[in-house]
Amino acid sequence: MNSPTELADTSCGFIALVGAPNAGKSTLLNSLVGTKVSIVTHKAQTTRSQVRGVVTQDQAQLVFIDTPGIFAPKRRLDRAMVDSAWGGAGDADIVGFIIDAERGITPDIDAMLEGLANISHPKILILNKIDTIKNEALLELSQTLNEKLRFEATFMISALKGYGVADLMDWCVKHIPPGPWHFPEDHLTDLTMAITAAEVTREKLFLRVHDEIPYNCTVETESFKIQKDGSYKIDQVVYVTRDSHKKIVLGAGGQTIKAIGQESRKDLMEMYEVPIHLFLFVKVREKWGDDPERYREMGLEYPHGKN
Ligand SMILES: Nc1nc2c(ncn2[C@@H]2O[C@H](COP(=O)(O)OP(=O)(O)OP(=O)(O)O)[C@@H](O)[C@H]2O)c(=O)[nH]1
Repeated sequence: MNSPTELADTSCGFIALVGAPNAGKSTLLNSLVGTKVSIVTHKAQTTRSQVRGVVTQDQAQLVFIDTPGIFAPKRRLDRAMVDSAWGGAGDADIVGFIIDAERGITPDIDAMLEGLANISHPKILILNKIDTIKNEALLELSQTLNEKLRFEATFMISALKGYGVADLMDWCVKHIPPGPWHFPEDHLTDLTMAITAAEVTREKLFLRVHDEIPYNCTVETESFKIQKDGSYKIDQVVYVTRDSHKKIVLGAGGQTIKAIGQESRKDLMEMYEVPIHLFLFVKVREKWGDDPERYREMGLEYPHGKN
């Protein structure tokens, strides 16, 4: 028989956050981790690959996976994002299905419920944005969804305001399997600093330029150097697909790209607490959406086959 010291006293579990675009997955991940690890915008499909946020509490380590919103894929990039989201759900110990309670049940939610039914891991229902709807509507929504699929538990939260997030965390702590931790205790995310920095700039780009342009853009960190004085020198490229988009991203006299750079730099300085020297370049690469290398940079598998 094992002596008490031989028994694993730590636990570790992966919890995938899946749901429709804009349901609030990234906001929830950041709220759970207590810092910004995943970018958030009001535009759908902001998160492109899996982002992991790690919370270590007493003996338990929770690894939350923010997945791209699941939607009907049209372009190659969309397909890669959907594959990544379902991959995240299939690999997890617990799957958290997040619903924008204000939007309620839409046809895409029904399609996702069908997909979730094929996943055997425990599933929990997370009704988000409760700050926007009335209690009766919330209870009705919870009942309808629980009749459609078996969930181990239902949480009613506001990721933005932090309501209910601690209860969700406590439940997860109690339901993850025993086992060694995957990450050091002070680890918050598995994104490298270079990728995180590119994501922060992409967030600012999404917020600054409107309509379809952001979806045709990607940001890559070309070089990330820690200088002798402790500051970081970061060179990034914004790839766009057309010359006309380049003009918009640059703005008159380079004003737009300058503002994007200033906002990104400010966030990065707050995150890393060191001076940041950020240099942004805009390049036209017509077919970046068909270039396997760009997908690797985003942490996505390149889906072969036609667009
Ligand atoms: N009112 C309200 N808004 C929220 C809440 N949670 C998230 N939002 C907003 O909803 C929008 C989408 O949030 P995200 O966290 O980016 O959503 P997501 O599910 O990660 O989106 P994708 O990256 O498209 O998959 C943002 O404008 C958030 O501020 C909430 O609890 N209440």
